[in-house]
Amino acid sequence: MIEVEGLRRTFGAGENAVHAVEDVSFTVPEGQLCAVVGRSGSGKTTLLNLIGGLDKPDAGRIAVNGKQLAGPGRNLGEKELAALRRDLFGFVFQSFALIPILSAAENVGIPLRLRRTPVAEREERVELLLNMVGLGGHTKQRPGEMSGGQQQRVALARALANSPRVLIADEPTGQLDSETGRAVMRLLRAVVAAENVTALVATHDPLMMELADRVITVGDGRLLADSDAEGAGVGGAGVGASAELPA
Ligand SMILES: Nc1ncnc2c1ncn2[C@@H]1O[C@H](COP(=O)(O)OP(=O)(O)OP(=O)(O)O)[C@@H](O)[C@H]1O
Repeated sequence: MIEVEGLRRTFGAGENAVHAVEDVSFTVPEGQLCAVVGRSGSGKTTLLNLIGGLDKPDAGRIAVNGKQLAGPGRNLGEKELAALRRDLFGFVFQSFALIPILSAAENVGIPLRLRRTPVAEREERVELLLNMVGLGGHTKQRPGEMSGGQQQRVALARALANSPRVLIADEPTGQLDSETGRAVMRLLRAVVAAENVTALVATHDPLMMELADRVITVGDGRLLADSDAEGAGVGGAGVGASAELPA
């Protein structure tokens, strides 16, 4: 589903050059929830941004769902990249990134509006997703009227609205207290299974590593360890995948 080969991204030049991602290669099969871990500044966000088409690599190849996003002789324009992002990915950020003046339902409906999904179909999908994340009774509330955990659930529902092939989540629980964070992670694990999406989740949280099918560790921009390569990752497969969705 996700193929990354010889990926490199350097910021700055000469003595000040920072090799944020350096010669990273791995493949993520369809439906896998892959946690990306590493110390602060190790390159997790840069790696996720490259794969999600939010940034362009200096070298290497990225293919998602058989579509080449970057590689030799493949320099997509911003418009093409935006179209691929819209079709292939759903994003969840640490900061939730919801639109404050819109209700929960309107926030979730944004990707569907952009796609000009017919109103009835859109409303049905929004209702299903908000129920799935346990917010069926909060559809009219605005982000400012919701807790951090609730806001991140709305953001998760929005990321899934377009039925993306890949969910990219960058420290999705970074701004939440540990108990709320844990609930959001369990929910993320459950919706990834329910929606059959492939997921890349940058995290510092041990619970997310436990819930993930696979853990990739990066350090100084390089891939340091891969639980699948060590033959240990499969042990985690499906852990929590059958977790109950909230009522
Ligand atoms: N736009 C940029 N310009 C210059 N340097 C950058 C830029 N973005 C990231 N870097 C540098 O690249 C390295 C990797 O950063 P990145 O944000 O990918 O790490 P991270 O693992 O996500 O960190 P954190 O866990 O703190 O979010 C860091 O040294 C960072 O300072």
